[in-house]
Amino acid sequence: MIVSLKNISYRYPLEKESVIHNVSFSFEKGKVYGMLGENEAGKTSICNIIRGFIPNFFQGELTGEVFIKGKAISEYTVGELSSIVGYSFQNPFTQISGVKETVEEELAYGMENLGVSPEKMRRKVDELIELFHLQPLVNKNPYELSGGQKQRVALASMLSLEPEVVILDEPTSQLDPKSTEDIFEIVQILKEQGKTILLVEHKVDLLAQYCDEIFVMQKGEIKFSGKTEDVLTNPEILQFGGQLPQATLFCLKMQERGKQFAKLPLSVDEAVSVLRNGGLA
Ligand SMILES: Nc1ncnc2c1ncn2[C@@H]1O[C@H](COP(=O)(O)OP(=O)(O)OP(=O)(O)O)[C@@H](O)[C@H]1O
Repeated sequence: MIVSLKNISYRYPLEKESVIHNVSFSFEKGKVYGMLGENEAGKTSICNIIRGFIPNFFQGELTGEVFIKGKAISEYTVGELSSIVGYSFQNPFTQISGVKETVEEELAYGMENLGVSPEKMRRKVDELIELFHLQPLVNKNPYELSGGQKQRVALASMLSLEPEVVILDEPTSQLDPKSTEDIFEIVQILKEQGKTILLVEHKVDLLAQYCDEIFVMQKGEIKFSGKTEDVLTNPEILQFGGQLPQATLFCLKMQERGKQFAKLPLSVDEAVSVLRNGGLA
């Protein structure tokens, strides 16, 4: 397991109540995990625990154990951790370094800080420009970009350090449908590269399409976890802050009106094929 959390509970400094309660899960290398849950469920806190930001920056009270690649997270330096676990924020604005004047320089910034050789840096920057379609933007100031462009640059910068685990915390919450599609294209590429990905995202239809497994969190606890096709077709998740894909919801409504399904479908294509077969396939 590349990431393991065992019985994690956490209380922020100066707060009376814990916000994470006895959470345990593991990530298998190369799989894509989706995390769903209403606001304040504790999703970002969990991300911050996996990347060591809690307790390195937010102290408070953390109990339980976190292992990254089989080693206790406390045995890694901050630098070592940041090159294994990459994290992308909800708001790309906060992720732009603010000290570089062009997109190209921004892409090299993280590598510069880690002392990567100029040749390797050049190769990596070129690769990222190509992968993220950034050619038209290379000489622009990162602050002059649109939200979607900023998010692409922020993601590319994070990936310059070649993390094995990639955490995307609501990467599309401020993006229009086209930019959202661009980000998910990148998720697909990362998936093909064998990265282990945690995707915190409210767009459940996209989670259904890309994730191997899903967690549903509520009030600091994991209420459901398992294979995407099992969790996202389980109407019980609706009572715990989870959502169902549109096609699943549609078939659930039909089921409530008497149509029978052996198993609720996860996507529109699946729904069409099940309905063509009369519903019970
Ligand atoms: N720095 C902090 N200090 C104190 N409490 C915090 C801090 N950050 C988050 N919290 C609290 O921890 C709880 C979980 O917040 P968290 O941001 O992890 O949830 P979330 O599921 O990511 O929410 P959202 O979807 O709104 O981003 C909330 O009650 C929040 O108010």
